[in-house]
Amino acid sequence: MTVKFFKLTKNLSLRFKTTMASINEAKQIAAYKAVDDHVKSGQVIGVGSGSTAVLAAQRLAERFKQEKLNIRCVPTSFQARQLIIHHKLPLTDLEIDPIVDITIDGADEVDANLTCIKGGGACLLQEKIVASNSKKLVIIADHTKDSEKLGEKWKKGVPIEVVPMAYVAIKNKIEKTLGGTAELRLAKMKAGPIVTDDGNFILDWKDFDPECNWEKVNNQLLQIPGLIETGLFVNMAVMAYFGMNDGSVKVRIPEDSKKCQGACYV
Ligand SMILES: O=C(CO)[C@H](O)[C@H](O)COP(=O)(O)O
Repeated sequence: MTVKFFKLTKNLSLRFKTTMASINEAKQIAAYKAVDDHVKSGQVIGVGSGSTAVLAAQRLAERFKQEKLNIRCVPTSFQARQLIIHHKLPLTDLEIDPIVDITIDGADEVDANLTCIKGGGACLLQEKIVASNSKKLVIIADHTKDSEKLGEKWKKGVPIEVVPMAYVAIKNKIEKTLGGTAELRLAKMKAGPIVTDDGNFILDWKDFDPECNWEKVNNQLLQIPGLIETGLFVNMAVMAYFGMNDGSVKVRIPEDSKKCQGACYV
């Protein structure tokens, strides 16, 4: 496994020497380092979704102002669009900029090959579209997301976006052919299911076989009519940045790095 550790040289690191970094601090050091390492003037940037991506957008905005960067930002969700607007970053989209230089996004779990589970925030469809049109996908996360095998750490299942009228049929098909259980994700402050940015439902597929071949499973799932997209990001991420407890950042590339072509379809 290729792993590198970086110590922060900023003020934050002084605090980390004496106290354990909180999860939020761990997210922040990973997000800041990824933005500092990868973002350059002249790029089109995919802005990820979730709480770690909020911190990356924050750092992106700082650098945009301080360095007068010439960048354009493609959102991966409603939330990401709001972040771009809030920070007064230049907003673009895939219609204007169909090739993204780099997308920096969070993940719910990342295995040894950088296969990721994404969609904990239900934004997986646009996240995958933007990532698949990016030259590079870089994942940012705290150390609790770093695992050998998917399902080891993330217990909420693989999010799967489905057309609402087909959710029972798809649930039954997944459970019959791949085992486990696929549960309709319910909203917290609304009666009934959560509805994604694109008007669909989410099934969270749990108790899957942790030894399965994720590429095969992903392709199998994508054959089901009405199943729009999965939260399985296979052979897409080129690098993952994990904020650690001691204030360092662990950078991983896929174990089988020959297989990873960065963005799959560009
Ligand atoms: O895939 C996502 C949203 O659909 C997020 O990137 C993922 O859920 C991680 O979120 P957080 O950074 O809040 O832990």
